[in-house]
Amino acid sequence: DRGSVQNLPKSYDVEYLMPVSLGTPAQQLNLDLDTGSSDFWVFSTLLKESMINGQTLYDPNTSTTSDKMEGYTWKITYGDESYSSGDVYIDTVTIGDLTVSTQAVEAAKVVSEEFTADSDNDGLVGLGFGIINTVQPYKQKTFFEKAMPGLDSPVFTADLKAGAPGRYNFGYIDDDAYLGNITYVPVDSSDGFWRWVSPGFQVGSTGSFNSTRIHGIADTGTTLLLLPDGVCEAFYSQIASAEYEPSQGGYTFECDDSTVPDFYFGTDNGQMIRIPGSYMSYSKTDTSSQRCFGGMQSDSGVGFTIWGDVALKAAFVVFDQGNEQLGWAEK
Ligand SMILES: O=C(Cc1ccccc1)Nn1cnc2ccccc21
Repeated sequence: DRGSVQNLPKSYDVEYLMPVSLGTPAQQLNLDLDTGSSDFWVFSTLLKESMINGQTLYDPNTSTTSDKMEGYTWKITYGDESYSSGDVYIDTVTIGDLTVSTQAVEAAKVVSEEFTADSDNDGLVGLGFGIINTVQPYKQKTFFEKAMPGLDSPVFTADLKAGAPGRYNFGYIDDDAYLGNITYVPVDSSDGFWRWVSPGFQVGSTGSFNSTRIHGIADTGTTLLLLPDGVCEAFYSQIASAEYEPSQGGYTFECDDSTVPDFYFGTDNGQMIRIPGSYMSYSKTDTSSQRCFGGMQSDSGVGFTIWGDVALKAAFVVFDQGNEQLGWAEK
């Protein structure tokens, strides 16, 4: 079996949403595929009106295939302090023609203001590893873990693009979606993330390669690229107008600064992925100014590096759960 679904970036590529069908008859919601968490949760009719702001709601009561998991609950808090919680139903879920008939669908009763404010986002499909699923009394499998046994290959791939529709594929690798070879690196899933080690980085096409092991996670649910302080300093030192602005919460530079270099990160045996300098102008710091918030920021608040969308959209990425490895290719 296999599946394929288009993903659409929101403005500034802050997140990528994909259509998902839940229940019978099908209820279509736009969800955020998130490899940095492992709960499948949706805005639902269980929510208080004050927490809803245009989102499409999953209504378990109108689905003829939903079953409430009595006594089961969930509550999740993300690294940025946003949170949600609720009850659990079993129902059929289809993503890109791939159907899981008994998916644990976590129906939200409470969501934090960040989620309420994001009117396009109807919930998350967590595709980290199931050991960090928050459902009590017994944790539940991710959509991919439920689908995996029936797939042609135990992989899903992420092809995120800058300001354009991309694609998530399940169960196969589309050889027309990337250039050259895919380089695989081992994954340590013990803390539930797609954690891997990069051998180093390079600033600019003429810069030297800095051999330094960077431990981090591949996270489609994080917008930016969060790297160690030393790496950020090496990068921003090459941009004439760059400065660290505590009032803005990070590095900023003049949006039209022509000295923004490309950034390369190593994967394995000499392969590097090139992130174009243009991906590093994340967003205007405020309407009047001509300064942009950098797409690369420090990971010092997190404790490990996060290869978020700014990095992932420069590559074709294979999340190989069957072999616990990540594949990286240029595109
Ligand atoms: O939370 C984070 C990034 C983060 C920020 C600060 C410290 C540690 C980690 N990403 N993320 C991954 N999935 C998410 C889902 C919702 C909100 C943020 C999400």
